[in-house]
Amino acid sequence: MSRRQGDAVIDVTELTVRFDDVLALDSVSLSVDAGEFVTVVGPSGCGKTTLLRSVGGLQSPTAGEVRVDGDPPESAQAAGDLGVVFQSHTLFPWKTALENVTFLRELAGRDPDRDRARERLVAAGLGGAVDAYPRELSGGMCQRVAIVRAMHLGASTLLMDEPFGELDELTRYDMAASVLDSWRDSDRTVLFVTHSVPEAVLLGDRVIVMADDPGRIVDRVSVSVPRPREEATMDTPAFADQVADIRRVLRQNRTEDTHPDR
Ligand SMILES: Nc1ncnc2c1ncn2[C@@H]1O[C@H](COP(=O)(O)OP(=O)(O)OP(=O)(O)O)[C@@H](O)[C@H]1O
Repeated sequence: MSRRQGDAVIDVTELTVRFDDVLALDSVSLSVDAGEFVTVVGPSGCGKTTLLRSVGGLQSPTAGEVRVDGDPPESAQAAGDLGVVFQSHTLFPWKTALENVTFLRELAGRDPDRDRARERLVAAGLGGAVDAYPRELSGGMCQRVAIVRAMHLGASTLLMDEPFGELDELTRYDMAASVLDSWRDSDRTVLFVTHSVPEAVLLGDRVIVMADDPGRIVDRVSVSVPRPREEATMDTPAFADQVADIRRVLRQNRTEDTHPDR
């Protein structure tokens, strides 16, 4: 399907998801345009993963509706138009790193393009791990393979849930830069969940700010920091101001700490 910049690709309308007595999402509406990079921040348990899983067709709504390219998300998923990276990597244990990266393309009926897959792994610092199995790799390396796999799939929409959670700080920045490069070179739409406000501002065109109990959107911030953004961008006053503004919104909406484990 051909898209134009500005067309809504992800449309979430009054989405409510309830798990027994937990209102994980309370009437959440969100529209993401073609080519947009939207980041989602919020406290633990505010429904970020539930939102992403709903957009990925992995969680049924209690009420409301999700559309991807105008269709239920399951259609986009089946057509290989949705790439998904979760907090834990979900690699196939019986396949090597390279085979993991090419396999989703094969499943989607596309040329596996092993040469390009190998290049991507090398660029992600995994040149020595191309033929290794997940059990031979660290958690962070597996996570990087999963990110490379999602980018190699070539899906027009990418859903990423804390994809850098297991990475050390420098690798985290390197992977963020490579996701940004790959996004800039394509017309890909990205919905990206993170706990890190600086990461949300570094990556996003817009930052969706959520609060918990019940899970809901409390602010939508257009990021005014110009692109291209790189490591040094994080040292600029404009960047610091935007991060501070979002942290203020998070603090204002923080629920009273009634849970001893929080
Ligand atoms: N399958 C489930 N069954 C019951 N409760 C669930 C289920 N999935 C999520 N929840 C609850 O729904 C709420 C939102 O969870 P969710 O994982 O979406 O939050 P989150 O913002 O992604 O959290 P985190 O940042 O810690 O990953 C939480 O209270 C969680 O305990």
